[in-house]
Amino acid sequence: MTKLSVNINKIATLRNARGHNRPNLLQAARDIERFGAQGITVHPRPDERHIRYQDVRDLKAVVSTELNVEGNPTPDFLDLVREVRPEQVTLVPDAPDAITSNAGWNTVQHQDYLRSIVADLKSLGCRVSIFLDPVPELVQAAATTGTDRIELYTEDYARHYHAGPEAALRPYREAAAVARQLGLGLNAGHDLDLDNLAYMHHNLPGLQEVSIGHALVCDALYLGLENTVQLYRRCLSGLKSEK
Ligand SMILES: CC(=O)[C@@H](O)[C@H](O)COP(=O)(O)O
Ligand SMILES: NCC(=O)COP(=O)(O)O
Repeated sequence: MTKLSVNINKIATLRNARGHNRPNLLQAARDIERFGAQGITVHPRPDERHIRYQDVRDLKAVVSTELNVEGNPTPDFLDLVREVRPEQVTLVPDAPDAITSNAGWNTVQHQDYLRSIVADLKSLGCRVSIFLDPVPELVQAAATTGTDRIELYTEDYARHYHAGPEAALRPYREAAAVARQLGLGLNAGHDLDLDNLAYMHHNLPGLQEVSIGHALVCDALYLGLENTVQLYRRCLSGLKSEK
């Protein structure tokens, strides 16, 4: 089964636009779980432009599925996850001023650094995932860090999906096969949506979790949050998804 973890960054963006508590992020997380999500993902950034560090602390107390916290393991980020101990930490090498995640780890170059971070996080009881491009050498180097899973960075898949899904997914299938041989778990995310998700799910064996935020929150403006979460779940179930 491929689990749906909903990234609620953009709900926090909307809240922060007015400085009050509407929409209520914690209530949204509870509702998203009630509507069928199997996890909640957040990616606190150093400028706290959407998810604030305090949100992560508060979410830990209300999320009843799995909390996945993404980010670059800076000292502040590591202090936060040491305190909160989410079920999963996804390491993403974003620059502080990145508009959104725009690259995966070079696991070959940063192998030793990642190995020590992974060991630290695993000692807290967190599952660890490393965000990377679908390149076999990067998957092999990730495996040497001791990480539990990798998260394949799916922006390229999403960008090329409409020109030809099979070609767009090919590098991901190859990377997933290497991950499988090495005993690594498999997550995927970035720019997944109602058009491209079902094809990925049906054609990428072993996919354990997708984290989806931007498109899902945009869809919810038109379709409603409950309906939208269920449509995304349907893409992961084998049933055909009609909007
Ligand atoms: C890791 C990743 O792929 C990102 O998509 C991310 O978590 C989203 O971040 P923003 O919501 O800041 O664009
Ligand atoms: N890890 C990817 C994620 O959490 C959400 O990415 P996006 O759907 O907002 O592009």
